[in-house]
Amino acid sequence: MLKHPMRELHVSIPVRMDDGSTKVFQGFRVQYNDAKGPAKGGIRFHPDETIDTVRALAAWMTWKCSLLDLPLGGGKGGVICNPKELSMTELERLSRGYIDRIWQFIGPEKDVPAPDVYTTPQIMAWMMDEYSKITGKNEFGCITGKPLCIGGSCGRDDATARGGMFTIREAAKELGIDLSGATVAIQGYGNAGCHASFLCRELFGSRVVAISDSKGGIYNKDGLDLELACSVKKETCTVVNSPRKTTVKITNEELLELDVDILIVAALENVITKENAPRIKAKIVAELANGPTTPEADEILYKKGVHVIPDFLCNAGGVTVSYFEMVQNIDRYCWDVEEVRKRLDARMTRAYHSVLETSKDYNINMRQAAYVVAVGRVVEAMKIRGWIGTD
Ligand SMILES: NC(=O)C1=CN([C@@H]2O[C@H](COP(=O)(O)OP(=O)(O)OC[C@H]3O[C@@H](n4cnc5c(N)ncnc54)[C@H](O)[C@@H]3O)[C@@H](O)[C@H]2O)C=CC1
Ligand SMILES: O=C(O)CCC(=O)C(=O)O
Repeated sequence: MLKHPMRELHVSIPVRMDDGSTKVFQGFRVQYNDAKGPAKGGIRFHPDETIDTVRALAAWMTWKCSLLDLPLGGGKGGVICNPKELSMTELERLSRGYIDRIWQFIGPEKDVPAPDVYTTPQIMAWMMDEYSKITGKNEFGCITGKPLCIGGSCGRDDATARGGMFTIREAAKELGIDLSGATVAIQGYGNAGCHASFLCRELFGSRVVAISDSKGGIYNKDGLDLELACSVKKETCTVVNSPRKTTVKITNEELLELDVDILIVAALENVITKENAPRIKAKIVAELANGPTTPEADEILYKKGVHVIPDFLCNAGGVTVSYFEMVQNIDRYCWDVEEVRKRLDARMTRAYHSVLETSKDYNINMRQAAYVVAVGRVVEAMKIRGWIGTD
């Protein structure tokens, strides 16, 4: 049952382009397992999207929701496209077209999508609107990560990064690392990575010395001017164009191997491999991205004594606040941001310690321990529902 997705849908989405032509995009939605509740997970718009990636991401969502003890299963969606090459009107038609193809398959009680790589609150708004038009009623709860004015939750914007910060804080306590003045390198400067850079400074007083995006990275050993990097990224779509007076250019590969206390990986899969793992110098690797470390690299990091906070623990803040958004949508009530952050902290801290204790009890690494906790709960739900035998 756990080796394969429970259900998957492949769709073709015809989109009228601005020049009058029609282009057909391929999309997917995978519901990996919903024994513990409606499937939950983001939608990616990426030129290299594949069904295999979406399947893997849907499986990780299953373990993530279970590890955080959310009453949800795991799913994920994707569309093969390059949103950077689409106009806003084409992007809107594609977003609505995707929902036109999958709407029977999703819904507040079945499967609730959210943003992921290259999808935004605006895209969630179009998708929610399309679903509501088709079903004939305002269905705010059919999607999370929406803008605040249409049922989004306070604190969802930085939830993935903030949740990761709570796990870094607990890891630093465990390892006896003083985070004030600690050095940080961050790969990926989108929703997860950009918020993480500011939060490292704000919550811990740490020094972010390197950041990167798909075009490359920048480095300053004394700490980067984050406001400047952020505005350069907004204006030119990459941090690489930051003024050379205060920064040097580095590659994404070089960033991973910097001599820093904390390495935050917040871009895509398979970036820490058996080739570069022996050269990773960070004491803590915080996986805000999904699947950034290959299994071989994981083993190498464990043997080197690097404390890896595994993806489906470290980046679970996003789905946790998405769950809070679903709860608020059901009640038609809006919690303030302090309430959201307090509840997020409590859940992330509890999950971190359940993984840490399991890793000590069984003498296994943090990722294996996270699987022990998460898979166990899914199996328990499947047994109790009678999907599988109880022996
Ligand atoms: N947004 C969310 O709520 C959550 C996101 N994640 C994961 O976090 C990671 C990043 O997602 P978001 O920040 O939401 O996406 P995003 O679309 O906001 O940003 C992605 C960033 O990664 C950079 N990037 C893309 N390819 C790269 C490469 N080859 N090397 C270096 N940088 C590259 C992009 O330039 C961009 O800065 C993904 O693995 C995603 O699945 C995980 C949990 C929740
Ligand atoms: O907010 C959500 O529901 C899911 C976010 C997501 O796709 C992820 O955690 O990887």
